[in-house]
Amino acid sequence: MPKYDSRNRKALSNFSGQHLLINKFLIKELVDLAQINRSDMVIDIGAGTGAITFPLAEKAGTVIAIENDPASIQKLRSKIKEENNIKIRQIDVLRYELPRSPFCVVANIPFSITSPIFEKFLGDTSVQLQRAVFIIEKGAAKRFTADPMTNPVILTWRMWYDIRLVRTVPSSHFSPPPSVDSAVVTVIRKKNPAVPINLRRKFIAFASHGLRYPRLPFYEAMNEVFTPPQITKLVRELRIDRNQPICSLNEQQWGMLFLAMTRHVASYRWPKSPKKNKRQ
Ligand SMILES: C[S@@+](CC[C@H](N)C(=O)[O-])C[C@H]1O[C@@H](n2cnc3c(N)ncnc32)[C@H](O)[C@@H]1O
Repeated sequence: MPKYDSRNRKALSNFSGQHLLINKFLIKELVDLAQINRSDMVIDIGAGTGAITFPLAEKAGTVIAIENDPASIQKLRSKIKEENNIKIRQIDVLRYELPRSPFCVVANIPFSITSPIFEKFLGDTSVQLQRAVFIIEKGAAKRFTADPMTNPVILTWRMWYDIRLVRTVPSSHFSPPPSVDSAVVTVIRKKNPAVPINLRRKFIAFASHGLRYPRLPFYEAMNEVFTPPQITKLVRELRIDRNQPICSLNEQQWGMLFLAMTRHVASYRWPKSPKKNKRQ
């Protein structure tokens, strides 16, 4: 996952990443995939001059268009008629305070801050994101949907959201064309996540410990948390091989493992939360 330095946020945010969408069929596809209707509040992250904002506004209850480039904001405002359901916010999306009520996202985001955007929208228990359709760099889309999953941050997003790579998008759909391939990714909040959302912080500590060496055999990766008899029982319940790499577990198995820890392991043995990594 690309590292993001919060101290350089201003510098990164000033990198415009303005690859505007010019394919109307793709824009319609994004709005259709998100299944937007009049009861939805939808955020367009990096609205640019409104390529997605306006088609969204035809379907949604409210559209919040977030953009930090003053010139784009000016163009966006000039296109808006008096009566409308579009709220424009001129702000760095990473500083924007998200709505307290449920909302969706449809956006062609600035690629340079993809991971910080995902962490902001998918990585916070208080955030009410229900579903989203993103255009992101194809490499990031592959990392976020990878199997086996070796990254505890991405695994934690996936515990509460289904992330799917729908398809790749050719550069010719943008102006100017980006130098990297892009992809459409859908994100849907899970109705029945394996772990309750209030345990998210404890889960990420557990996943970070478990995936410290992602290729470690299961029994070795977990031997500081569970006793040997508990590991034998877990291997049976999870229907896994004790020698299989810990990174090969799916989200359901991670959930079962984590809940087994909360029920059967004294809390002093639970992995501690990693110190906040300012460079995440
Ligand atoms: C890939 S363009 C997409 C523009 C438009 N949505 C489209 O599809 O044509 C990304 C947009 O995000 C804006 N942007 C870049 N960094 C931003 C940030 N930190 N906060 C808000 N907007 C940002 C850029 O100015 C640019 O307009």
